[in-house]
This record gives sequence, C-alpha cells and structure tokens, in this order.
Amino acid sequence: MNDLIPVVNKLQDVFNTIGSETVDLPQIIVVGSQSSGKSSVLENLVQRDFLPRGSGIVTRRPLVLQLVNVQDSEDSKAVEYGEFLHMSDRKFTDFSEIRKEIEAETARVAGQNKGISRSPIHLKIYSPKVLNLTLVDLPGLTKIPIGDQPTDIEKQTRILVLDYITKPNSIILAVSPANVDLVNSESLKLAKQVDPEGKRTIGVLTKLDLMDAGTNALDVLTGRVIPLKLGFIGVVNRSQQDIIGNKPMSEALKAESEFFKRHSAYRSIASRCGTPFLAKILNHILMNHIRERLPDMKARINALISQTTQELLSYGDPALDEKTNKGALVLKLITKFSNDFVASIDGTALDISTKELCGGARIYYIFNNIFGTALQSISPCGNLSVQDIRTAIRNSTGPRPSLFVPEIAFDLLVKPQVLLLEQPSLRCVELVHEELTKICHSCGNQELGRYPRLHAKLIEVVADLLRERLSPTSSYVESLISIQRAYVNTNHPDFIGGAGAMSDLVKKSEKKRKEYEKLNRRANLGGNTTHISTLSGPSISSKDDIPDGLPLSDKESSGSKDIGLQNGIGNNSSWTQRESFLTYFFGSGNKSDRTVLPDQPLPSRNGTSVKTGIDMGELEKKLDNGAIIDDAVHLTDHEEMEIQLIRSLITSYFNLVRKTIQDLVPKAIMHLLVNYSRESVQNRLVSELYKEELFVDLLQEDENLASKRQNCKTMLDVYRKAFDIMNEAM
Ligand SMILES: Nc1nc2c(ncn2[C@@H]2O[C@H](COP(=O)(O)OP(=O)(O)OP(=O)(O)O)[C@@H](O)[C@H]2O)c(=O)[nH]1
Repeated sequence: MNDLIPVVNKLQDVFNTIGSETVDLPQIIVVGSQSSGKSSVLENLVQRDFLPRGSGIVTRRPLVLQLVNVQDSEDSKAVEYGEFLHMSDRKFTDFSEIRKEIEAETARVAGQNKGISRSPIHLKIYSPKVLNLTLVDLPGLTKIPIGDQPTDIEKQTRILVLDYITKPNSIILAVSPANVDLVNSESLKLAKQVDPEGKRTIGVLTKLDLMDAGTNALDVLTGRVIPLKLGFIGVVNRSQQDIIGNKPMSEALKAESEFFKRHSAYRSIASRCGTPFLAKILNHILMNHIRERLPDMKARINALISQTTQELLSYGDPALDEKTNKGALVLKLITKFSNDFVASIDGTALDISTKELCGGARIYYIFNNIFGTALQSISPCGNLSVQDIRTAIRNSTGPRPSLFVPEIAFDLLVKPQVLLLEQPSLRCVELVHEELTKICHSCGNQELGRYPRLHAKLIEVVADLLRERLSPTSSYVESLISIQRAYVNTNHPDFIGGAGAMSDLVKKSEKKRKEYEKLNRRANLGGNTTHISTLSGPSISSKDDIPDGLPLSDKESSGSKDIGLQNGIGNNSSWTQRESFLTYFFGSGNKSDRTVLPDQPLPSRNGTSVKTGIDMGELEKKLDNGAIIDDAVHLTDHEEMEIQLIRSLITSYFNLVRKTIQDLVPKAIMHLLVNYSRESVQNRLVSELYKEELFVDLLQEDENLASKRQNCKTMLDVYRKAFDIMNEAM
C-alpha cells in the first residue's frame, strides 16, 4: 500500500505557500483539557522532548506537526531534525532548540503569557523513529483565566478548537486523563458536538498509572462505556517526576510497555495499548482516511482550478493588450462610455436600477416633481403686506391721494414677484447638471475597472463638457425670467384684467351682502335683538360702501376671464365713478393712453431704492419707523378695495407667467444642456482623448488589479500542483 501521508504533507506544503485553508486536508487534531497529557502524547509519538512545558496554558498557538519517517541508509544513520516553515533554511538537530523556537514564536504572535492566537506554527520532524503522521496540537481547553489572560479565554479556545474539528476531513484525537471521570472529559464533550456518531473520533486515555488503586479503565478501553468507531487507546506517559529527572524516552517507552503487560486488568489487551500502538493505529487511520477523501479532494481542487481560471480571465491579459492596437482599445472604451452615457439619459441602459430613479427618469422627475412643486409653492402675493401695496399705490399716485388705482403700482409690484421664479428655475438647471454628472460617474464601470486613469479622464472630460453647458443654460433661464419682467402684458388673453378683477370683487361682496341680510332677517325673526348690521357686510351702492370685512386674500381672482364692465356692473347707476376708474386703469380699448413704465425700483423717501415685494423686511422696518406712512393701521374703504384689486391682478398675472416658466425652463434645459451634451459627448471624448501620445498613460493598469491577477495566478499554480500530487497518488 502506498503511503498516502506524504501526499497530504506535500499538499500541506503546497497550500502553506499561500497560507490558505481553501482545501480541508485530512489531519489529526489533538484536543484535550489543560494538563490532560496532550504534549506528553505527542512527545511520545516523536520519541523526543521538544514541546514547551510549564504551568498555565503552554500551547497558545496551533502547532501543525508533520512527522516524516526517514530510514537509515546502508552507510549512514538517518539524521533526526526539525524544520519550521517560518525559518525553512534552518535545520534543528538539537530538539531543545525546537522547544525554544516554539516558545519564541508563540510569544512573538500571541504575546507573553497572554491570550491565544489562531495563527498556526508549522513544524516538520524528520526521524527514523516516527511513522508518517500529520497532527495538530491545539491550546488546552481551560475554564479559568490565569495571569493577564483575557477573561474570555475559555470561549476563544473553544472556538479555535471547534474550527479545526468541525472540518469533516479532520480526525479528532480526544485526550482524556484516566484519573478524572470521563463524563467530565471536555475533549469528548466537544468531539460529540461535531461528530455525534463517533465516526472520526479516536479516544486516548492518559495517566492510567495514576488511577486509584483497585480501579481500572478496561471498560472504557474495550469500548463498553463510550462507543467510538475508532476506539480508545490507553497510554502511560512520563510523570512530572520523570520529566524533572530527565527520564529518557526509550526508558519511558519500556516502562509503559511493562505497565500494560504486568497490569492484571490490561494484560489481555496489552498489544492494543501504549504509544507505539497508538502511532501505528493513527498512521493507519490517517492513511485510510486520506484514501477515502482523496477523490472528493480532487474534485474540489478541480472546481477551484476552473473558478480561479475564470477569475483570472476576468482580470484580462496584459500580454494580449500589448499585442492589440492601443488606439483601437481606447476608441472602443470611449465609445462604450459615451454609449452608456446616452443610454442612461434615454433610459435604455441594460443595468437600469429598479430600486431608485436614475438617469433620464430622474431628470423628468426633477422637471415634473421637484421644479413643479417648487414653483407651485410660491404664493403670488404671499410676501406682499397691505402696507407694501398701499405704499406702492401712494408712491405711484404722488402727493394727492388719487381716486383710482394707478397702473404704475401694479406694474411695480408684479415685476419683483416674477423674480421669485428665478431661483427655483436656476436650481432646476443645477439639479439636472448634478444628475448628468452622476450619470457619467456610473458609465463604463465594468470595462473601465482595469484602466482607472482612462476612466478618470473620461469622467473629467464629460464633467468639463457639462460644466461648460451649465453657464449658457443658466444664463438662458435667467433671461427667460428677465424677458417676463421686461414687459407686463396686461393684454394677455389669460390675464383677468381690471374689469374681471373688479367684477369678481363685486360678485363676492354681493354674495356676502346677501348672506348678511339673510342672517339679519333670521335674527330679527327669531326675536334676537342684536343688530347684526354691526357685523354687516357692505353694499356697493356708493364708493363708501366698499366692503369693510372683505378678506384680503390673493387666491380669489385666478382663472376668471375679463368680463366686460357693462356686462357685470354697468346697469348700476352708482357705478359711474368706478367705471371711470376702470377706464382709467385698464383703458377702454385705447391702449395708447396707457403709461409706459420703466422697470424701476420703488423710490423711498431717503433716496435709496427699495425693491418692492422682495426686501419686505427693509420696507417694514421703514414703516415701523414711520418713514413711509404714519397712518399704517387705518385703511379707507377705497384703499382696501384698491389693495384687493391689486392682489387679484398680481395673482392672475403671476399665475400665467409661472405657467410659461414651468413650460419653458425644462425645454431650455433639455435643449441647451441635456441634448447638447448627449449629442456631443462622443465627439468631445474622441477629440480630447484619442491621442497617440496619451495611449500608454491612459491604458495604465490598476495596480490593485495587477496584484489581484498575480494572486490569482499563484493560487492557480498551487491548485495545479496539488492536483498533480493527487494524480500521482491515485
Ligand atoms: N503519571 C503520569 N503523568 C502524566 C501522564 N501524562 C501526562 N502526565 C503529566 O501531566 C502533566 C501534564 O501533561 P502535559 O503533557 O503537559 O499536558 P498538556 O495537556 O499538554 O498540558 P497543556 O499543554 O498545558 O494543556 C505533566 O506533568 C505530565 O508529566 C501519564 O500518563 N502519567
């Protein structure tokens, strides 16, 4: 039978080069509670003292121990020596040096008398006295932290041990001292957790010589207490006294053999007890185990080879890039990037997210929802107080209070209101610009991962292009607002006009008057003596009857059409004055009578300009100081009516301008920013980046990726070697 243990050792060596545990190799894991005798068992197997000793936890890092059998040749005796993976150039022929090195290496990684470390120490021992075996010695299971050990040392050890013994390819060597009740054996408890059927656990009973006189472990050793398929083996190691007295290994072995032969209970099973039998059985078990697992391992390595090959392919082949035309590659990547950009805007990109709006859809969302809502949230006269309007009226009429609402006041007040549309419009441009920038960041991610420089350049060029378009688009949008403010078109078919506003006002006050009358009548009928006329609404039979309590809302006039003066209120003889006022204000069809007004700010008394409707805080401050008007609180009916009218007119006019802006701004942005960049992106990228002198720099590979590729190559190499080793063995 071919010895398969060297095969696993070779595999272990191969995998050690990458420090990877990707393949679960068959190995024997030594588990036991502290001072159960694990180290003694291992030393007996090696027939050498080489493990650190002391109180507390001595084994604080896993020790992967490969025992390699070397035979004496005809003319020379085989040399016994040890070799560490971490210093493979040194052969340790002095085994006490091996112990020192284990101690130093443990302290180096796990600290002095501190906790434990998961990182294993690899030691190979070549000797004619050993059978081929691979064993892993683990920290002893402990309950109580000692010294400055971490408080969770028990948990840490348990996790580490479980990690090793859970792997289905590991064989558990559960060491238990015979002088402690087996029910309390920590190693057997843990082994049962991961191997409940006891298929891959072998029990080792130490300290049989220390059992109470008259008791023995025959029942355990013959499998009558705990049924483990691989059985229990009893050993007698050197006692502490033997160790102190430097009892040679050979003597200890002899003494062990004598013990079993002479012991009345064990005599019958003496050939199946002791360290040499343990070594033989372990070698046998391990070899069978390897033979059993090899086909699976081969399949696993095969799968790893294909996976890694696939991964390697995904990193591309730099040698291939050398051969292909660099220019063609740059052009291909540019085209892919710009196609991605266009596809994202058009909403035809393949990897469209279903979780959030992106690209084009997001631009439409900005137009329809964000911009739309921002515009709608502006109240046409929300920032205009009664005082503002009255001040505007008074300043426009000159020193003598006029009977009529002057057109100049409406004009002065409405223009700053239109300016309120500018800020959300410009913000809309910015938002779309941001969105386009985001789009360009997400383009070509897959292909360009390899070429970070080219990727960054592509983004930079598109970002420049977008930035260039930002200013003309914003200017255009600004001018759209300026255009609206340049001329207040009171002739616009959608504008309510003076007559319309007046008619609305009349209708509303008429309605209110009727309600008051009704209430009054009811009150009188019900014998209520309260005179409701104190609350009474107005009649509009004379100028003084303009409603007192009329709400000064700005929402009332929108949507109404200009109703001719005659149709609405012309029959009322008392309307002569109002008729003349309306004729004055909005003309009787002869527009040439109307004053043409410059877009001037409202002059204040101290000579500084006050922008109506915008810097209301300032205006109000002046008001408070009595700088503009002193009778701020009392409004005449006439003034109140004028204010109401002006509000209606502003609201109607503002609404129609807002509608226009809401329509024109998105169109302008699409034309000047989105479509422009969409159409020019490819050309711009080619003209900026398709330059022969740039190719080498642009196609510089990502360093990270280069190292990933290198890693991948190493792994693939290891897997192939492992595969070859297994092929030879099978
Ligand atoms: N008499 C006798 N003493 C033993 C036997 N096995 C181990 N000992 C003693 O028990 C003590 C602990 O043994 P170790 O081999 O160091 O135990 P360990 O499980 O490796 O201990 P840690 O590494 O600290 O967890 C030592 O003093 C050994 O000499 C045995 O079979 N008989």
